[in-house]
Amino acid sequence: MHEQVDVVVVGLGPGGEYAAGTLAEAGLDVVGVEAELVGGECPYWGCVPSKMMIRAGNLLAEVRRVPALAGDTDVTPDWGRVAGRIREEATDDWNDQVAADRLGAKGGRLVRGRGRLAGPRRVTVEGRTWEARRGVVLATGSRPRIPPVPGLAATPYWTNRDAMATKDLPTSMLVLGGGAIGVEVAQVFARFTCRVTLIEGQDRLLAQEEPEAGELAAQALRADGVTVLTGVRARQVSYDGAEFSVLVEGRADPLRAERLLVATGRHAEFADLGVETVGLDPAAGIVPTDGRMRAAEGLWAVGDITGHGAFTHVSMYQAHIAVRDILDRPGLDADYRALPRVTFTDPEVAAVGLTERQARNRGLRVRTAVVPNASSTRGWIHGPGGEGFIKLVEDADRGVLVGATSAGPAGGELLYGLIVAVHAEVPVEQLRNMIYTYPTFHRAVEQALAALR
Ligand SMILES: Cc1cc2nc3c(=O)[nH]c(=O)nc-3n(C[C@H](O)[C@H](O)[C@H](O)COP(=O)(O)OP(=O)(O)OC[C@H]3O[C@@H](n4cnc5c(N)ncnc54)[C@H](O)[C@@H]3O)c2cc1C
Ligand SMILES: NC(=O)c1ccc[n+]([C@@H]2O[C@H](COP(=O)([O-])OP(=O)(O)OC[C@H]3O[C@@H](n4cnc5c(N)ncnc54)[C@H](O)[C@@H]3O)[C@@H](O)[C@H]2O)c1
Repeated sequence: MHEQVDVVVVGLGPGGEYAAGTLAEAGLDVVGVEAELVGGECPYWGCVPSKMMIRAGNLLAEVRRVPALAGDTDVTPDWGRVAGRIREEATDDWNDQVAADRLGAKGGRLVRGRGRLAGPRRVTVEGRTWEARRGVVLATGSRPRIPPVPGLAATPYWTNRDAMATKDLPTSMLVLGGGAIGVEVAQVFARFTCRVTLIEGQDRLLAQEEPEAGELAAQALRADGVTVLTGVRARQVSYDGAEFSVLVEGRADPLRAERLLVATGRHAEFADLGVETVGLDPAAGIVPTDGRMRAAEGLWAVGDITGHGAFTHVSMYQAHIAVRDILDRPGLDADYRALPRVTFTDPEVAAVGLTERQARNRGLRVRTAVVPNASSTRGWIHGPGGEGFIKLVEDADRGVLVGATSAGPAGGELLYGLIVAVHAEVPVEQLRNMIYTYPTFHRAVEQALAALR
């Protein structure tokens, strides 16, 4: 006999946990299936512990700026405080009881194990089968993509999970990949005195963002003592029990370090998810969805698995839309034109919408402007640590911004106004006629609007 419920949610990361809890609160009979920890990657091995590290690293960097502006300091970095806070305040030592209880309190039922689709509206977990009257929400997230570099698989390389959980800061570390994870972790570890070398295959860091953003991130990392190698790919990896050796293109001598962090992207895992049983292609790499997050009859998908950006805010946004659709409530379709993202380096690199290149590739008549933070009074006053810029991308025919980058000490917070501008298609003429508070970092936006060419 199969057990009947209203909804089965497979995977309880940020999107799945939100969907399961909200649907249960709405009175539906909900089963949430989770193979590891309720909450997923973000609270235990992703956003939250990494941002705790970054907060600590930024404090050290600010203290190191004191002599230039305010006096003398004497600080001894202690990784133990960071590791302790991650254990006690962030992850509860990687125990999800609080999150499990939270789902229970909302009326949802937690089933621990690996879920598999077994046809429309049907999920099996280790021999038990549930029939979902309304349907299934697939929210199984992503895992690290490990590149096929010869020798790598046989070594005890680190992924984000090891880096987030380490109690001991290595004395030296190689980082493979200069995307969000690579640059954030490289900077923090370097600020805690680890000797870091970062190896990026493309010709710049944060390659999906504006070239100016990659350049700024590289300058910031180098200022923190990180050796940044771009346009370089690893050819061979080995480990001798104490040290990793990585042979890279264009260098005869291998790079050596105590640890190797692999941060070369993430991908969804389809090996045993049963998506073919509902007519989806497991080789597609993502689950395609419509504007209401529907993927097939009686199936919704949310989060990293949909390929719309591996961010917690995307997963929760999509989960909100899927929940509304499941509950038959009206609302707008998913809209990714103003997709925001922030890489939490210091300076923060924040962006929304299209880059200049993406806008040009779409055939738009583009006007752009780049204004350094230091050209605003606040940026100049800030001094050390105030590096950054505002870049705007305008669709000149429509007179609206289609993309923007805000890089600087509060780049992620400053992005908010630019998200509104791109999302609501506020005419550039209107933006030029707003009053910009003096002296704030966001006054550089006013200058950039005036400089659009
Ligand atoms: C180091 C790091 C830092 C990050 N920092 C940020 C940040 O600052 N801001 C941001 O927005 N994003 C950040 N991210 C990305 C963010 O963590 C992810 O985008 C987000 O967690 C994805 O949510 P999700 O709902 O798709 O699922 P996930 O969080 O990936 O969770 C999926 C869950 O499904 C479970 N699961 C998988 N398969 C099955 C199955 N068959 N049956 C049952 N359960 C299953 C998994 O165990 C997991 O718990 C970061 C990621 C990393 C790695
Ligand atoms: N602040 C945030 O929001 C945040 C922080 C961390 C992670 N994330 C999310 O997690 C995802 C995964 O992060 P990530 O940094 O692993 O991936 P990423 O896709 O952002 O970057 C991976 C980088 O590795 C490089 N690379 C790939 N193979 C390589 C090789 N063999 N040698 C050298 N370089 C190689 C790629 O060129 C790319 O620049 C991100 O895309 C992001 O969506 C978000």
